[in-house]
Amino acid sequence: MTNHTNQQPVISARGLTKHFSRGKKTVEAVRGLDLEIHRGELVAFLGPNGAGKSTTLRMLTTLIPPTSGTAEVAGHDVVRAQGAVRRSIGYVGQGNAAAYIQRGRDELMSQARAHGIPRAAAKARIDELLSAFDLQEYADRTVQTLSGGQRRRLDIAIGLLNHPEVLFLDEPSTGLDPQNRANLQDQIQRLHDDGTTIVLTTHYLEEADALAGRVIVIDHGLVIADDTASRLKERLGDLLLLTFGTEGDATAAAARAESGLTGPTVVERTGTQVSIRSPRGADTAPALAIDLAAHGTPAIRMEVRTPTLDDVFLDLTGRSLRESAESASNTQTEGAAA
Ligand SMILES: Nc1ncnc2c1ncn2[C@@H]1O[C@H](COP(=O)(O)OP(=O)(O)OP(=O)(O)O)[C@@H](O)[C@H]1O
Repeated sequence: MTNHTNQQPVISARGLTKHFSRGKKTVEAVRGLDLEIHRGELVAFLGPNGAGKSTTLRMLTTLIPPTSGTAEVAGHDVVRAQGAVRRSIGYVGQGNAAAYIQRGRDELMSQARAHGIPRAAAKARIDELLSAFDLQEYADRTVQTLSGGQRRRLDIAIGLLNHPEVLFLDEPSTGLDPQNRANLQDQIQRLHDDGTTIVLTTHYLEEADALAGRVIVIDHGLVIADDTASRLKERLGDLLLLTFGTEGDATAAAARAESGLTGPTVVERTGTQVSIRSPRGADTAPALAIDLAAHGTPAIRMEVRTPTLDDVFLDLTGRSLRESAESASNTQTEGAAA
């Protein structure tokens, strides 16, 4: 990660908290979040539905006030200097920003004028953004005739009209097919390469993994991990699954692995299977296999699994991120249907 010790963060938050009242109940959506994000970073808030990602983004973009705690974006307090924050940022929410019956180009012009950009400068900026997002040939069609991916690119173009210092994207690729998602991720990557600070929320593990230099995992309104995706996975270690001919062999091999492997290694045996979680486990697997065979307990099968971000989440919370996301969205659907 870049060394930011001499730089002021472009986003900082201390004890950021948001409670909502729902009937007699209080929902603690965000519970005391501390955060520092530096210029040029691409950060993904990753977590299941209802974790508090959107609420955090909505506080940082001045859309809702925190219950307690403070946050500054681009040097301005999100409560005391809302106007200054809004002028410094672009925000693309979960819904589409563009009116359906407008032509894309007209929608961009209306929004540019709303930012106070003079007409000639707005026209130049719009041409630049249409070209950057491959939207020239669709710009004169009404928004309702655009595909989901084209509409999402238009939303991001709208978010960039005012040359924001920080771009916030709330689930930019939700609802897009894999091809459009990949295309949008390319565009986001290009913006990042050009130096824009980007904060996005996602519950797609692959998106956070592929795109973000830094992943902030949020669960139940709390930050539970904050690092590069590769370091989060590295720290967890690789998983080796070994199968032996007999339980006796498995027991002996488990003991040998436990004493022989270096680093924070977790060895478990179930029947004839031994699972080993170990840093750089994939690298040590061949030597381990040779060693076990040489000591009369050869493995008859060995599988090496390098960790995913879901494994990291599972390790931290005891739940799978995919299952949490599915069960939370089922609960929300049931709630909505009730
Ligand atoms: N306006 C509101 N009134 C009451 N509760 C709310 C409100 N907005 C959010 N919540 C609740 O706060 C919690 C956090 O919601 P939030 O939308 O921030 O989660 P999220 O991580 O962004 O989820 P998703 O991935 O589904 O967008 C949830 O329990 C949600 O139901």
